Amino acid sequence: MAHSNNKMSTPLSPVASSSSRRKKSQVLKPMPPLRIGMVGGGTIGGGVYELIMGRLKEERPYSPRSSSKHSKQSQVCRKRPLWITKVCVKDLSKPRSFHLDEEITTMTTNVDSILNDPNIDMVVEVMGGTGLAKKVVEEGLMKGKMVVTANKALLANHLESIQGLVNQIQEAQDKQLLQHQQEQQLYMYNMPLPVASCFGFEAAVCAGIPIIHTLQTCYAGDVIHQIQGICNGTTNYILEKMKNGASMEEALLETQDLGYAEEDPNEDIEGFDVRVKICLLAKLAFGLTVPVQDVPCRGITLLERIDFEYAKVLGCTIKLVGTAQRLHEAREWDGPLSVYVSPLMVPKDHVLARISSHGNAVAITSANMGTCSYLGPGAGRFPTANSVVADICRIADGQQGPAFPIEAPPHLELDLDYIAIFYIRIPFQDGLGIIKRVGELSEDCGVSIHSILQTPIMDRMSADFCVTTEECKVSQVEDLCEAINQQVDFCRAPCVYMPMMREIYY
Ligand SMILES: NC(=O)c1ccc[n+]([C@@H]2O[C@H](COP(=O)([O-])OP(=O)(O)OC[C@H]3O[C@@H](n4cnc5c(N)ncnc54)[C@H](O)[C@@H]3O)[C@@H](O)[C@H]2O)c1
Ligand SMILES: N[C@@H](CCO)C(=O)O
Repeated sequence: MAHSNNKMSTPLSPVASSSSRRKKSQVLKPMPPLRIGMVGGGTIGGGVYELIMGRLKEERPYSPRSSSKHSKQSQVCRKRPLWITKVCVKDLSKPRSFHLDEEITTMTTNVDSILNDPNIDMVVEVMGGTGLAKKVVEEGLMKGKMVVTANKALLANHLESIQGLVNQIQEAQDKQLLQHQQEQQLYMYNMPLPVASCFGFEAAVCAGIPIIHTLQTCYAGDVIHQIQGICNGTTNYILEKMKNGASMEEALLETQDLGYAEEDPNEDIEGFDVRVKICLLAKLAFGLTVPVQDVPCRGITLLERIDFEYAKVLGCTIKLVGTAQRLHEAREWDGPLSVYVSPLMVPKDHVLARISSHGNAVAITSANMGTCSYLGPGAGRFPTANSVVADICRIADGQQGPAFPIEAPPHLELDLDYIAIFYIRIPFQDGLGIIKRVGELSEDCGVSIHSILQTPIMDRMSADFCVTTEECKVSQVEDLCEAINQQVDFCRAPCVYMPMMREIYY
């Protein structure tokens, strides 16, 4: 059928608008494939490989790849075919969970064969760790390649140097474009148009939830006050199981079988994984680089079944949450920036309380929008790979905005002695005057008690009561717990404390 008779063609289609005027030899050639070198061929690397090189063909009968005469050109990306031409792994003999297209892809154990290959346009780092991965990302950028990474630990721990590099490249590109525009006299004003970024890290936080892109683009005209996120699927899964009576050890084993947990599960249960993620979110929301090691971090290891019982009495459930907020003592949202990770008592009708299994969620409170929540799968092969592939496509299409779009206001300070209302559980052996003594120590520490709860004592040697406090600083609660542990004879184990979410702020 002649193109001019094709009623489906739009005026904008290059075929319809120009083919009739163009001689056969002038027909536009398809864009050459974007060549990708991927470092890491494990859970996520395998997923990325399948989405780009195979899964479309297998699962979608209408895939352009299967019907195209360019049978090797995956059309995951709108403008350019994507080819993964090299995959670097540690052990070549290890069986892979993806089907290798040997006509296009070679396997290697040498990252330099990717970094030094002039035919490779983009490096995708999905190996993890902060050693070799740092070299891969930084050298990739320095060698002028586009870079996509899923590596939260690398980013949070080396944010300054990676941001410096990305900014440097961006400035050089801006300069080049400005020069071009001036030479071509394209614009009256010397304002360079922003060049698309060459760097993406969507998968680094909350896996499948597009939270990085959202923060990079959608709050441009807004002011963010607070971010609270369930950013770790493993602990969310464990807490749900513990609430229903399972032990932490049993639940952790399940998450390991499901492939959600980190290689060292302490990263999950001690809250360290959430810590790097909330630092990245804080960077995008408030512009400040937060030193990861300084951020107060409490995991879920001290929690016991009784905490879930008291949570129920309080109309709450317990979630491990990363918080970054600019809450002022006067309850204004213009205070210093506080960042912390802790189990949190969340009212059971709050959106974060409803996140089940290995799900993740991020609630962002801002001046224009109130609170918006973003929910989705926070771990797993295809959700994470989807975010990696989204970065690849945005960068390949020239649509990736600046990686770190905002700078911190000049006087923004970091205050890690955060304020909240708190739940404190005091494990005790029964005796006279315990509550009175705890009351006196609270007064000494300047902590005002809001409520006292005690379920009927079943075992006099092993009981617990809890208090909730008025708003105070975490250092005051730490002092109080320390004083109780040291000075109250009946205290049988360290006190357990956690902040409580206060809906009044919303
Ligand atoms: N698994 C998830 O759900 C998830 C979610 C979000 C982000 N991430 C991030 O994605 C990245 C990859 O995670 P994964 O679960 O695929 O890990 P994985 O352990 O399954 O895979 C790692 C891969 O890297 C390769 N590798 C490791 N060291 C290497 C070396 N020195 N030289 C060459 N290759 C090497 C391994 O051979 C393996 O193929 C990590 O940064 C992780 O934090 C994972
Ligand atoms: N261990 C992490 C993987 C995703 O970063 C989690 O459970 O969320």
